[in-house]
Amino acid sequence: MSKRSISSFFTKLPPPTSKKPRLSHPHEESQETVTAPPTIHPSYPHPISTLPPSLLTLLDTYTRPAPRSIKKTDLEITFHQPFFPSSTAKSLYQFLRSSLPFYRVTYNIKRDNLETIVKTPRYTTVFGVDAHSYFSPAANDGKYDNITLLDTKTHRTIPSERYKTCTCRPRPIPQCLEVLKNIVERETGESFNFVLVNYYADCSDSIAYHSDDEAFLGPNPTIASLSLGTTRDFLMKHKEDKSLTLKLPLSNGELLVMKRATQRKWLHSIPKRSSTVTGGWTNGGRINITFRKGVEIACTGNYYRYNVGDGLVYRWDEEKGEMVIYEVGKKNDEEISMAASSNSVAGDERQDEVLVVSEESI
Ligand SMILES: O=C(O)CCC(=O)C(=O)O
Ligand SMILES: [Fe+2]
Repeated sequence: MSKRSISSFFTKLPPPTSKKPRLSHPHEESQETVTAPPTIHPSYPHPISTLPPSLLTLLDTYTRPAPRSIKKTDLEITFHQPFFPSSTAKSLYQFLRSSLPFYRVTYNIKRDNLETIVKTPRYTTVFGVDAHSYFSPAANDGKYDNITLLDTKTHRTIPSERYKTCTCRPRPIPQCLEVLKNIVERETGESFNFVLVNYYADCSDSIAYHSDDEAFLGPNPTIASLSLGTTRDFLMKHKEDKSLTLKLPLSNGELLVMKRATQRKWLHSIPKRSSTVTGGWTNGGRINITFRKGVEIACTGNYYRYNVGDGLVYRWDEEKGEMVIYEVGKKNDEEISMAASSNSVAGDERQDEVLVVSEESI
């Protein structure tokens, strides 16, 4: 499938048709750019706004400094400081926080033969599909038709059972994230088909030590990670050699690219912090966007299960200054309220033979 250029995301107003005399030279560009219609797809809980052309231009035309290279045993990182200037990154943060649907996923696992509900301690959302399928492009009005998922080899509609393990239909990457993906691909020389977004509402939101080394990403996946908003510490440790550690504060507008053996050999995390940064334009919040390439079909089910799930949809409420419930999902309400009611309890808690734990404790 051919890639869209950044300029193709601009919608131009047709030239004025009135008979008034033109002030500009007839060969001059007289068309004005306007924000294109939102991206609409049956799998989205609401239309997703497109980036205003002024912001798109700022993102696309920035001349960035050469990235810093960090190399350690089994670790290779390219660190762009910054990837976007801070004022542009601030506008992007505010735009994405209010435009994207977010989820506070809970999922069930069996632990010591006990049914366990695990709470994800941050808001998440995901878009994209693995390399075996692709979305036929949206029309100029931002709308996708119903049959949008096609087989990469045959270009036919994919069989319905292919994504039966997904908690929702695979979602095409909306324009506002597709633009970022294109810029990151251009600057890193990599290609991606998934965009995962984390929103850490404050310093008590986190991601536990893990590595993104799932087989469905291939043997040595490159993962690019963009940070917007509050600076948070990114901690890394080698899986075997406990003496090897790394701490990188990730700030607004920075892009960290992890390569080669890094996922196979190292773990990474964003730990909770006790002191909550409040006030200022971030009010302690942070958005992280990771760009990944899923090569196997299993990737799609896994990413939708852990980043969308089947629970509540949240949206940013500008007046309240927090995420509010936008839509109740498929998950049964009792299960959700039980998971939510243990929010204030530190550590594990036994409730009627169901253990409710935060992700850090597994
Ligand atoms: O928020 C971050 O910087 C890291 C996120 C992460 O590791 C992940 O989503 O897998
Ligand atoms: Fe990760």
